[in-house]
Amino acid sequence: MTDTARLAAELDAADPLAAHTGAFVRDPGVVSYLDGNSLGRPLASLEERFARFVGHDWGSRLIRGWDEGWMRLPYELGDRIGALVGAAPGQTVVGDSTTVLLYKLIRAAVDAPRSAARTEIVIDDDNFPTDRFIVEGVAAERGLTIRWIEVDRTAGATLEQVEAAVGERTALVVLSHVAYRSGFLADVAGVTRAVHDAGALVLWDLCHSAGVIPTELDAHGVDLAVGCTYKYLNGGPGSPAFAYVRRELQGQLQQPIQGWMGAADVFAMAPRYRPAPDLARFLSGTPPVLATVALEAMVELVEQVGVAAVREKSIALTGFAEQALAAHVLPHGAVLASPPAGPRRGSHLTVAHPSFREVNARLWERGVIPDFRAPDGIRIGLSPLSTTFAEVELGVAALGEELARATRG
Ligand SMILES: Cc1ncc(COP(=O)(O)O)c(C=O)c1O
Ligand SMILES: Nc1c(O)cccc1C(=O)C[C@H](N)C(=O)O
Repeated sequence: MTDTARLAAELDAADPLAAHTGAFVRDPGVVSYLDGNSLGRPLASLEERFARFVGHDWGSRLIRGWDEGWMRLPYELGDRIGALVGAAPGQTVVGDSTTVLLYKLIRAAVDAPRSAARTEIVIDDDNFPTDRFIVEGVAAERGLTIRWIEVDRTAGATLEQVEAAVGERTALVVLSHVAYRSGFLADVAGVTRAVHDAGALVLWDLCHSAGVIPTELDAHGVDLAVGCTYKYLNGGPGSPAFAYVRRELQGQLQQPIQGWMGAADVFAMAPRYRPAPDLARFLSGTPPVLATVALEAMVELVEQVGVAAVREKSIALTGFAEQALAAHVLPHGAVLASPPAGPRRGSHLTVAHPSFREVNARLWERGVIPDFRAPDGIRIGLSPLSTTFAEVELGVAALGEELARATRG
């Protein structure tokens, strides 16, 4: 047994959250799942939940379900997710995809009366593609300029870079809380303050932090946020995203997809659109009720465990993964492309080597599942409620073997 294998066994034995790893579907063909930061595993209890949904909620209640709860679902589930990211009720809503919510909120922010004399959107050049593409599209639609922050791809936008980029022309700053590539964890408090000092609005993308990193949206005065629910909130492929709009801003912002679900009185069937006075105006169409079944089950689990405890295990997992990488992978020429342990590190690590596209394909054939991000990165995603230390050891050791094979030629 290697030193890191022994350590993994000790860490699993001492892990206070270890019992929860058994609550997820564990296919014997999957030796090591290291991609929970892209698609979380399903809870094993879902079979029963889906059966209940089909047989009772949908099958028996039928159209009555809307009055009996489905109409309130985007707000009630939104409040529960809001509580996980530090938002008081009435500011978080579930629906649409992250991409669509980004469009709605970015358009709303730059169109706001307070942004009238402001002509720039600030975003970093290594933000997730959909965030950059939506900013490009809105800037083109509205005749705005994009100020790109050029970031180190092993980190993310620093406070100093944001301070240097914002000014009286800035309407909105769009940043990720945790960078999808490097796992860099942004300074939400400092950056939000700097953006506000410049008189601008800030939108945080919480896709890679929701459910795993304690976040204080209200306490930091964040204006807008979006996040997806299929990563650390295990909502399943394509589960709906959530949007946060600070209460004081809700009446001042108008989003561009004016559907009936965002109208002041949904069933008035009014001749003209009049937006709801509150958070409801950020909805557009029918809530994706079926797509929230798995999400609700996971939100229950995260509420029960608490995000602080999840974060504690996340720190332990990333720390252990770094040791395992140092033992098995870095000696073969790969380099760590993530921040060091500490306050700037999220819940995944990226390691880089030119051979990694092929190495990743070999790993998938062996049932070891991290993911590859061009041009040369393998991401090791650590999802604290479902990932064991032993699984990390197995996966990282396999990565080392495949890298050794690839570099031997
Ligand atoms: C930071 C970030 N933003 C946005 C998205 C994607 O959003 P969507 O669910 O609309 O595909 C992802 C992942 O897919 C992401 O990692
Ligand atoms: N959302 C995804 C999808 O629909 C297909 C494949 C991957 C994804 C992802 O979530 C990618 C992920 N956000 C990333 O950080 O790369």
